[in-house]
Amino acid sequence: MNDKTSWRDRLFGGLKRTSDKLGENLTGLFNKAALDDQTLDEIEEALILSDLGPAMAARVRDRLAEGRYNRELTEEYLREIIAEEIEKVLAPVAQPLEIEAFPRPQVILVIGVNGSGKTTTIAKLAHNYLEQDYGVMLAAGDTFRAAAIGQLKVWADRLGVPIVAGKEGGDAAGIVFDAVRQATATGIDVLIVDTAGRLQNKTELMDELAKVRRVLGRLNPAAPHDVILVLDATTGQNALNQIEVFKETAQVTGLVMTKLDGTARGGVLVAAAEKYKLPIHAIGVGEKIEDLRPFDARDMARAIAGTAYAR
Ligand SMILES: Nc1nc2c(ncn2[C@@H]2O[C@H](COP(=O)(O)OP(=O)(O)OP(=O)(O)O)[C@@H](O)[C@H]2O)c(=O)[nH]1
Repeated sequence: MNDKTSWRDRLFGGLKRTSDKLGENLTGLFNKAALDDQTLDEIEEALILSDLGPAMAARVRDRLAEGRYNRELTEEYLREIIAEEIEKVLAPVAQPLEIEAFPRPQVILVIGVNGSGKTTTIAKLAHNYLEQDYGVMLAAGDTFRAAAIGQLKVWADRLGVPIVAGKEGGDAAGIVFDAVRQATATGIDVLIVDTAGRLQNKTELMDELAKVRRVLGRLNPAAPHDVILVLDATTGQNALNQIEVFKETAQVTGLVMTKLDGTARGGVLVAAAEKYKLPIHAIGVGEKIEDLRPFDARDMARAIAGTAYAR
């Protein structure tokens, strides 16, 4: 089995709960002789219930109502239409996070609420960049909890990458400053910075991020190059609220969505893409280090819609 096939299998396997849920929500709406307004309404509702968002639900409804449809509505055909519409929305946002900053290092700030999978995602990103032969460094800028610092250190050890960390309650901006200086001096390509993700205290978070930005700007006016928000797909609509809050506060430049394997709510990825149009750099479909990847819009759309993959 080559790498592409096994990743695809993981993707389709991981999203099975999401596509099964979609099928459940659509039960009874297939194989109806007439595609009347009531059935269209019910299909639209089923798609909203599947977390795909109102805009996607309306798109699919419009496609079905176009009049081109005068056969019996089979499950296969409906899933195919859903997959096509999802692919259109995902294609422009499916963007891997490339390392292209010059001068190096590229500074990536990672934010996200506790439990979103932020630490694991940082480790997975680091692993991906190491695989591409980039020099990687981590910085423990989430000084709010000692456990977060400890966890990141364990990952740095396991991956064999340098880490700059301070003490609990330490100054995040100071740590980031040291990290950029060390990364620059040692020819590091990518510096991934764990930052606090406190939703409860927006002002404090904003002040801290503003300070980190000021300090970074002094060393390199282009930094931070990326601000990634990590979202837990299992939180469904809540993930959308987090984008709403963090988007401006933290000037988010892109998203990573985790835990798509453990949830029936994977449709939220589509709702997020359609509503916010932020690049989605990668998705998490498991706890293993290789379970975070950039995705292919077509494969992803077919995995969510539950159509067979074909190319
Ligand atoms: N199934 C699955 N689990 C994941 C994924 N990403 C992260 N996790 C798990 O989610 C849990 C929380 O991940 P962390 O990386 O510790 O999350 P965090 O946001 O840093 O959370 P705190 O350490 O509590 O702040 C861990 O058990 C991870 O293994 C994923 O894509 N799929």
